[in-house]
Amino acid sequence: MNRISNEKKHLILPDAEVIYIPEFYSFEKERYYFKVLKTTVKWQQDNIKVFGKIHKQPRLTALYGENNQTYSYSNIEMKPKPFIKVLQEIKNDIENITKHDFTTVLLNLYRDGNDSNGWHADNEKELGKNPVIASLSLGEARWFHFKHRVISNEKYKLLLEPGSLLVMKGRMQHHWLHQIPKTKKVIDERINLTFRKIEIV
Ligand SMILES: O=C(O)CCC(=O)C(=O)O
Ligand SMILES: [Fe+2]
Repeated sequence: MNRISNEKKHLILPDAEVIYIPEFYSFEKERYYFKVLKTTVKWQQDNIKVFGKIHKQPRLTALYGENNQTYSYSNIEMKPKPFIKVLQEIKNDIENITKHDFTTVLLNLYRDGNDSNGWHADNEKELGKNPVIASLSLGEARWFHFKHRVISNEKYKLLLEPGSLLVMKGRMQHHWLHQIPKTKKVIDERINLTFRKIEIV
């Protein structure tokens, strides 16, 4: 597992802002958090409905939050578990660097290249108007694709490296879609944490 770049990227895009910090966590911290989260998080695999058919979601997930507010997406309603120490620690580090507060973290475990996250926007109403979403990557590097909903030549790929932090802000969730595509390469597991602010409705 190599660190591929140490280049911070700040993309000012039409209707969005994306910040990528490759070495948010050192190699040692990244390895430590990966191991702790892999074993202590209560991973679950939900069913999702795609074009009327029930499928297993192609990854494992978990939701932890500071309030009881449920979070619904793709016909799944998730009820948060109370924050655990390790997640609180990571949340504090991310709040310090982004200068934003988060209430909730959605975790994804991509077991191999067959696990994925299809095109979507994090535009659920619980997230408020222009949500700031901070996304930490641990384990295997995976490609993150994002494309504008209407401007067809506005499409980008970023390799999300272990220990990196990606921040999505501005009007991004209204105007852009993102995905983690499958890959045929034989790859290791990846854990992703997306910190969000879920308002009590
Ligand atoms: O795994 C990732 O980097 C993206 C996760 C994501 O988009 C989501 O959980 O909404
Ligand atoms: Fe997302």
